[in-house]
Amino acid sequence: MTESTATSLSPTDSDYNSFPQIPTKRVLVTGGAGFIGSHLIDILMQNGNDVICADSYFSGSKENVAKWIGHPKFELMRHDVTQPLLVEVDQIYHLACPASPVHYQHNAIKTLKTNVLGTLNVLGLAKRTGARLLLSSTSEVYGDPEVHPQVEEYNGNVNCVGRRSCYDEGKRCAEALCMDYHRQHHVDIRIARIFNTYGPRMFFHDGRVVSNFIVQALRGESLPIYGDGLQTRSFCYVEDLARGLLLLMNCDYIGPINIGNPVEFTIKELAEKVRAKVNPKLKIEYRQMPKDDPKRRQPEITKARKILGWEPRVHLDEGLQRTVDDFKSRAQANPKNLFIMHQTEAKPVDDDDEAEQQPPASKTMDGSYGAGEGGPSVVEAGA
Ligand SMILES: O=c1ccn([C@@H]2O[C@H](COP(=O)(O)OP(=O)(O)O[C@H]3OC[C@@H](O)[C@H](O)[C@H]3O)[C@@H](O)[C@H]2O)c(=O)[nH]1
Repeated sequence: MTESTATSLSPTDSDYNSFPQIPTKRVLVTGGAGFIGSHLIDILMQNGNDVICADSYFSGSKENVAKWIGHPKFELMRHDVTQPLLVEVDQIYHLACPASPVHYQHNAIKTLKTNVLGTLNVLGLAKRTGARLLLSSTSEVYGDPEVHPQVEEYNGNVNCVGRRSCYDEGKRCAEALCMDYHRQHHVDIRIARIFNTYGPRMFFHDGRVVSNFIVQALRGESLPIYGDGLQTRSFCYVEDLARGLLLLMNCDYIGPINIGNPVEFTIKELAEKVRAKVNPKLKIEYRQMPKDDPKRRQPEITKARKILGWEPRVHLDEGLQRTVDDFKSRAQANPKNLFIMHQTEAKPVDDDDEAEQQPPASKTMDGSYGAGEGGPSVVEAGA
């Protein structure tokens, strides 16, 4: 493909996400119909790239990319990355993998296959085509960290036989594969360690804390805090995150870079913020803490600042407001959305292939939203 200067194509294009200095490319996004993938595709399309979106729809949705269907520079394919993919591209964003603990533990073996076989497949593709590959890794490679904030040089504290290991060890293996393909076969790789991300388009049944709090609040029900709520996370608005991925892909640095918002909050503080935005009268409900839940998490982003010139721009208050507004408008458009069941803990499945195409909590029901089957029990109630 001839490289040309990026042109604006989107009805929603803005200076915020325009990258006129980056030449356009043929880009594959695995997991492109997912939460982060679809926001990244918006920026890639706004900047004039040819985009192939590959998704198995396990934790993605066609709706997320519907506005690009029919665009001459956009192609959508149902594809599971555990199978090889033959396309000709210049860049590959490898995002395919369920990211919510509820979803990735639902079929742990499938999650491992996605991270290991899926990454091998896209590395093979990158090797054959000479494409640059960006792996979406995670802050979970640091496990329950003993170093705070987390610097890229920290090797982590992961329970390799725990319920989270399908994801955190899977991503650690994916990082190792990328580095070895780089050292052995000179594949051009980038590694983004993505910290907690939130924003519009999160599923109602996503199961992560921001969406759980917002959905419960919109239902007028109490907000479920696991543990004492003093554990911390640092929440990055999804558009900031997607912009960081684009800058990382187009820089020269090879090796992991943390992409996340360095402002740390307790989960209790997050609950207070959601309550203040939706309904200050809501109660808070304390539930059992899931095993191996990291106690503190905050990215050290000096590398991202220096190498990419990147840092988040959207404060949690502003980002939460946009996210609440998005959930409200989707709930208004289809009130059933608020009654989509989610599970707070994954139910194990015996046969790893049996549930491959089934997201863990996609059926709608009337009324029994909340802990769901097998969810943590309530140990204390009251605001
Ligand atoms: O309803 C809830 C959900 C979650 N929580 C708590 O809120 C904190 C954050 O939980 P989430 O499920 O949102 O996300 P986690 O931080 O556990 O994992 C995330 O880490 C970073 C990313 O790579 C992934 O998106 C995801 O694995 C945890 O301490 C969790 O126990 C609640 O208190 N209530």
